[in-house]
Amino acid sequence: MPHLTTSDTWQQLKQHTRTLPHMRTLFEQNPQRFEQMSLSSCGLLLDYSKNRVNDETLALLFKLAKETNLEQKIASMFQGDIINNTEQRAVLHTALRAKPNEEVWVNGVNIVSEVQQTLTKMAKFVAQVQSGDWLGYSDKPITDIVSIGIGGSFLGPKIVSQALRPYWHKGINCHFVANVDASSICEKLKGLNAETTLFVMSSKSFGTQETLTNTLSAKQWFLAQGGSQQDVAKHFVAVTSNVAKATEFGMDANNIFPMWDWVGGRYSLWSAIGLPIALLIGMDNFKLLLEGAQAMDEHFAHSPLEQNIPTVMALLSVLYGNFYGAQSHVILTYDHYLRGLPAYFQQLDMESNGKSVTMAGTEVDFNTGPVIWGGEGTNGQHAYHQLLHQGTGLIPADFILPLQSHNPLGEHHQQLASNCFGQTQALMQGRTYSEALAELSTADITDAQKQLIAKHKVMPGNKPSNTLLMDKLTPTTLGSLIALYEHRTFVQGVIWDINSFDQWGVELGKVLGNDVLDKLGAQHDSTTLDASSNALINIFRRQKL
Ligand SMILES: O=P(O)(O)OC[C@H]1O[C@](O)(CO)[C@@H](O)[C@@H]1O
Repeated sequence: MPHLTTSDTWQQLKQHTRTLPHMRTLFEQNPQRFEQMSLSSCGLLLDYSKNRVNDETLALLFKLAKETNLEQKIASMFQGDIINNTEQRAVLHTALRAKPNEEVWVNGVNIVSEVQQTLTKMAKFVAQVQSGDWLGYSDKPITDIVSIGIGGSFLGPKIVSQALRPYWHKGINCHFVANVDASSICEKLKGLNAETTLFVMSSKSFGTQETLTNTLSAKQWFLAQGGSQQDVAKHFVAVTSNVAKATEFGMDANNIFPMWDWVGGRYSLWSAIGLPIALLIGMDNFKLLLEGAQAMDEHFAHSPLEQNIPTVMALLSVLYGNFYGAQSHVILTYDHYLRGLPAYFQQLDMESNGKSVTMAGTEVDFNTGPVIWGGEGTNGQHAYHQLLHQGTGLIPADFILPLQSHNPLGEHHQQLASNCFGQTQALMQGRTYSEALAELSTADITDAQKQLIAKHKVMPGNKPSNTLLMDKLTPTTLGSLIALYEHRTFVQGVIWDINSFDQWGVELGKVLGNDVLDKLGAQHDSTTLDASSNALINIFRRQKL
């Protein structure tokens, strides 16, 4: 494949982006802009007309995608090729939501049947817990789930459970523990009753320090509260690909839900890592979540690139990061239940595309994954939207809004929607100096003050945004939405020819951290590291600033 930045298409895009008129002009030139730049599939509608694109821009972006063999790369992922080249693994989170009669072969095994067996095991367990048949050591049903895990073993279950709060089974609550900071688990265990608490320990490797430490502390709490060693099996289950280590840890073999090395942590909520979700919303709703993701898989795998929602969103992000120097991308969820989604997409995208070498190990000479951040609308309008409108950087934005609320109340939802749409309009059109001055024409201030304030009220506009609508936030539409972002992340990795599925960057900190831990516990001060690390360690050892 020709070097990306020296390709003709890349050079043409570079030239073209310098000539594009303001989005105001693009809208004035084409009254059909929304009809031509919106796509619907899987219960979602994408309006991408408020972007710095015209037909030529899009044609060049799709040409760039085709030159990276995107269609073949998509097929390759779905069929289980070893596309995670540094860990020699297939990437098959799509198999977790495949239809039961589908076949996907890995090392001579049809993994769809293994996935279905695990879903059956999950369904049985969820039914027992939700029906009250699963009893604790004092023969009481479970009322509280404590999910222990971190990274992809935490954020997926937490964010999806939060998003689907209207679907929770009555009488069961869930608490998520991730950080090794004892305040996390101590706060979550406060007020819980060991007799009716079930711990779900999720760790693909069963080797993550935070999760092991938290699980040990949970076990000590359980025993201190009156549980006994032989009762552990009634109150602790594990989700892991490392069954040997889990049983060695003391987990009952019957209480271990398997997962596989062809599922990356940040792509794993569809597996038994999603057990806390299923325990809360029930297996029927969990399967609707899977069906929503499966529908998006179908769309992604079979739609022409020009009508392919993940591909369009990915190419727009490539446009801003590689041709306009955008360093971040903001996700604005205009729905309280989706308030955690930006953090989830942050992990998904930044741990996948925060890379600086290509698949072959060659250092890149272009921007790769942006900083993903965001929050809940309308709150952000009173926090960081000022910078989005008048800051010096370009920050493309995704706005997400369900048409219907789970809590219809007076005019609330109309106001939420009007804020969402008003923000995208303001970002696109901005406000000119003459418009600002005209707005001040009747103000009781001097002309000089009017001119000064008008300068401060100018908003450049031409700030790009996507708007994603859904009828209502349901397990199905949420599944489609999350799968959409998974595939958007994948497409960007293909364009940049990077491995989106390993995460070597998180290893060094862990290794050095273990060495620091040893030094903190040593009989003498640390002297062998850099001056800063030695000083910090020794200050902590003395517990005195
Ligand atoms: O599920 P495990 O193996 O405990 O790993 C937890 C998380 O740590 C990482 O390996 C690194 O952050 C993630 O990819 C993963 O989701």
